[in-house]
Amino acid sequence: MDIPWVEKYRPKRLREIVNQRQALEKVEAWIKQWVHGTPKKKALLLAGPPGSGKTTTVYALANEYKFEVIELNASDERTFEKIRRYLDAAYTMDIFGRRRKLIFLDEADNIEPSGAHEIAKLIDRARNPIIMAANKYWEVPAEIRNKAEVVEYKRLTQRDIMQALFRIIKAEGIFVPKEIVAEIAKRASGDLRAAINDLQTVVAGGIEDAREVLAYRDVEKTIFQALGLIFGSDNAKRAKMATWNLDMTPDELLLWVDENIPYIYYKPEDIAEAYNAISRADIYLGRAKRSGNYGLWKYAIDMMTAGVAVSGVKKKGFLKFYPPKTLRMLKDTKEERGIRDSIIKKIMKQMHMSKLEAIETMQIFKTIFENNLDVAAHIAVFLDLGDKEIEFLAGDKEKATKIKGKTLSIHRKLKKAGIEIKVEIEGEPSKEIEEEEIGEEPEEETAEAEGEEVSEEEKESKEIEKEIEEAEWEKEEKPKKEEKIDKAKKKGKQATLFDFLKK
Ligand SMILES: Nc1ncnc2c1ncn2[C@@H]1O[C@H](COP(=O)(O)OP(=O)(O)OP(=O)(O)O)[C@@H](O)[C@H]1O
Repeated sequence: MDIPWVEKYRPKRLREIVNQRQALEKVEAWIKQWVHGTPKKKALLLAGPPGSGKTTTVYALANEYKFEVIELNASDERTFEKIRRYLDAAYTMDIFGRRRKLIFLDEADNIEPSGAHEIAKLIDRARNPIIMAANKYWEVPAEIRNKAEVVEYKRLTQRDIMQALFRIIKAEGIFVPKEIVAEIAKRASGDLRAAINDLQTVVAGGIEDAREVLAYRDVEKTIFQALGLIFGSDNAKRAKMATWNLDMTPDELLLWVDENIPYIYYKPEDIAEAYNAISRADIYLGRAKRSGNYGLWKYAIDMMTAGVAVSGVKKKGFLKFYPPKTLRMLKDTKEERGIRDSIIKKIMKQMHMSKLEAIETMQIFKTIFENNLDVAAHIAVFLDLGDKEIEFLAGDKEKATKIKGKTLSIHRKLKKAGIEIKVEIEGEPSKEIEEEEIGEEPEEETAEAEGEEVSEEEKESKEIEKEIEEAEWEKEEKPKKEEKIDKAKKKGKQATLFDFLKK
């Protein structure tokens, strides 16, 4: 497979980085202080828009000044442990002539208030350079922002992007018309990574179709347009465009394609071939889910789009498409999309995620809702999910009822601790939790919910157990939880899902 050009052409030297002169001067001055001693500010915070060269700077800097980069992600909960280990190990390693370590902490705008304090302590202790990067500088906790020297990265201009694209075009020895390069640069809105990816796609698909390719990128597609691209011709390239700007995960698209195959082909052997393509897509999706290697999605998408498009002779003219049966249980697609969108919005709001991240996270939540009702209930409370939303994620009425039962007992505990979780999304007021509802016993915790007979004695002993459990919680967990929430409030942030599940 071709190496992605964003990696192949990532500048190795600082002077190859386009239009960030002021930032680079600051960065170099700071690293020179490390080479000769310890600077006043032991950490740097590179702040600026995506694809403007922050990560590239860290690696080019390390290359030129002979550091080994230890890259950590701020949203990884084991990060502090790792930083601590590397900080302690750094000098011992030097003795053996190894490269000195430079710690790179990406996504510093995702650090939790509790983690910020840990990182601030580590910066104080650091004997090695620490560089952090963030898109949203103002969301980096003040405690660590104040300990770092802030270096601002500019949004790259269309000109800068064109210059970088032409460098790649030259190195590849290919021809791409100037107006197409200009169009790609314009659409990238300052993100060189996006522009390089678009250039590679356009070149791979053939320059003659470039305009069409670029136009498709922009328009948000409906599933019906996407199916039209897959089933409407036997052109693999067109079929692959089906997923661009389609607000749907590959597993959902697979369901739609699967449902419609029998209506599109004439011959049984062609139907079989199309099913063969999506069964392979399904294998890749399964592997991606199990291994967490979402790079495999690409192959799944190729199989369910191009693979299906080239399978046999299809009907011509107007094609009517049908929604998958599994989704039809939610009455109609409009309602189902509304539910899905509201879950995505809640994830985006509560977990500070982009839409794409939220869609991926929702997929993970679906698996949790199908398999672990306890964790599902915590997530449901954290996201302030309504009944329909819980049902959508659980994919099954019975499971949804059990999860709802469990959420009642969590709400009760939270209410006792004086915690209220509301997620308000645009145009939709948060679901209020009724007083009486909180007072009710959770259905799922009794065997009645399972359809079994329960004796009075069993009921009583369950109630006693619950009271003991609650008394223990009041004594031990509640003060800890309250302290956490207080701290979070002080930092002006809400508790995170991670904190919430840890409870
Ligand atoms: N100023 C630049 N000069 C040259 N190449 C750049 C520049 N900015 C970005 N690139 C290219 O774009 C790609 C992405 O850049 P990089 O990873 O440095 O972005 P970033 O600022 O760290 O973005 P993010 O915040 O999304 O991580 C790199 O592979 C590099 O080739």
